[in-house]
Amino acid sequence: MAPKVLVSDALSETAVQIFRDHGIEVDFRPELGKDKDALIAAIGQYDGLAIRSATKVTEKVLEAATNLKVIGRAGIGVDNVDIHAASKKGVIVMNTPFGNSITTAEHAISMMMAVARQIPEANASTHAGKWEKSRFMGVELTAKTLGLIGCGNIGSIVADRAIGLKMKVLAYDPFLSEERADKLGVHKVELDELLHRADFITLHVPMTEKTANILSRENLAKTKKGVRIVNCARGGLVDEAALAEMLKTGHVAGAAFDVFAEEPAKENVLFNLPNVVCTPHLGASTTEAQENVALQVAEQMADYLLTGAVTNAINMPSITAEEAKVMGPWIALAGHLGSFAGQMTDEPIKAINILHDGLAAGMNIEALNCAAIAGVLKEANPAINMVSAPIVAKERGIAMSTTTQGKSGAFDGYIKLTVVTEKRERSIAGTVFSDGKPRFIQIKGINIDAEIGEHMLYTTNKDVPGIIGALGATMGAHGVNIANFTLGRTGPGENAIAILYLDDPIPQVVIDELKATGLFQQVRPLEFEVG
Ligand SMILES: NC(=O)C1=CN([C@@H]2O[C@H](COP(=O)(O)OP(=O)(O)OC[C@H]3O[C@@H](n4cnc5c(N)ncnc54)[C@H](O)[C@@H]3O)[C@@H](O)[C@H]2O)C=CC1
Ligand SMILES: O=C(O)C(=O)COP(=O)(O)O
Repeated sequence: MAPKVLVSDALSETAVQIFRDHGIEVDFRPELGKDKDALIAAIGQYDGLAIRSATKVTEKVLEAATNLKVIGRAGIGVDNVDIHAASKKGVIVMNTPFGNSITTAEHAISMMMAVARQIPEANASTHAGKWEKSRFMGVELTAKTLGLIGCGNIGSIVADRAIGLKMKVLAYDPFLSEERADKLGVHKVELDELLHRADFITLHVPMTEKTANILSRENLAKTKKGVRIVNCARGGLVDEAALAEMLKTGHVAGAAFDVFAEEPAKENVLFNLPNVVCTPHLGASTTEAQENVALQVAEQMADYLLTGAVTNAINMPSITAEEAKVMGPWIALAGHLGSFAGQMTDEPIKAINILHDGLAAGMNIEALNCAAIAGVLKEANPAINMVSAPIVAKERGIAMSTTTQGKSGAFDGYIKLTVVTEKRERSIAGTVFSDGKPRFIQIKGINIDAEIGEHMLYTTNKDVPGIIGALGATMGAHGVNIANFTLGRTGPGENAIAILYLDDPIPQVVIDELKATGLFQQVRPLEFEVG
């Protein structure tokens, strides 16, 4: 069945066309972004959700999103998505990190110019026939100091344009290297220095726990008298009430805000103050940017839904379409190894250690690890997938370790998974043969060549005569057909394992009878999802 996508925000129609071109069913319902209850009522039938900033993807929405696999943000900020809740549910969240950055930087520059010359008020006054030439005295930008809070994609473009306007640019960004700052022609400073020196301050940080209220009342008080503040990043980065007071006292000479603590902003303390320029979150609203982000998000979501390729995901390592093709069987293998260990483990897991050898070590290890962990944890909760597994493992206090090594044995590469509990360590290794089929190659240190079947029975025993007879007789007595089997042992009379492949899940009575023979240390039915 074709995947279904809901567009619940005002994305360019290009997105709709791209989904359709990929054979994806799409409903374009931008009104749902503004109607939480209607969104909750509708979301259950969709595999994908494409949004901008109006749609709030809360835990409640995600609870109702029983089929959802991917949320695509046609834009940059994902603060309107509960990423933690999405991850826990196994829903990938992607954005388009560059598609609207030039447009947003241009908006910040426009806002800076508008506030420097009071253009909106002058415009309104002129339209009203007042011709108040002497009322609107502005300031020049040339030779003024611009302080950037955040110098990532958008901040750097703003810096470039501001340098073109002959401004001096300071940047406060703990993650900006000195080399990058030099290359951009900006001077990297601490926040206090920026606050003391800047004539204009623009914000270009994401909204996070750390950046929230970064221009607090206290920090605003450290600014230079006559400063002008531009916020085209996110509402909530600036204490709006404190700013309003400082505008009234004249300490702050002007402010230009595109974003507000509460949106849509129908009321705000900054509204109707002199020399405050406001736009309704228009930073990304140009034809070019909206085409870019719509096209990109639709391609990314379609790729994921149709091929498993992961691009620009916030909560999952990226997997290119090429990788998805090559790695498909390896991801399946990692999942099967995890699933084997998960089905064998009845006690709390303390650690999961994963070794990648040869070919596997050269792959996207993070993705393989996510698949392996998901396999382990799925036993306890089938809803866990590659996205949610690392979070769930962390929440459960499971320590993770990964080792990589060059080709060390007979196989071009293999993955070995070890699950550590209070009582024991359990290891299983597997590889993918040239036929593209994942196989288990070592269990409990015993070499084996076992394809992965849907219904399997795993037994361990001492290598003594009569084992195969006992298995065959018990199965036969209950009409259970053995499709195939494979054996392994450390040596004659030593530890041995048997894997039987069955057409159907094995009845409990057969397991009980096999256990009652006293011949086996372990008798475990194993079920695998084979594609
Ligand atoms: N008004 C609008 O329509 C739009 C607003 N935005 C907003 O702009 C924000 C920035 O976008 P990009 O530049 O593309 O993101 P980015 O990730 O490229 O840059 C953000 C920068 O902030 C820095 N940063 C992080 N924490 C910081 C902290 N505590 N103090 C100082 N710097 C810190 C990072 O190191 C990074 O360099 C987005 O997160 C979004 O919220 C983006 C597009 C449109
Ligand atoms: O990309 C971003 O972060 C934006 O804030 C743009 O928001 P929008 O898509 O215009 O609602």
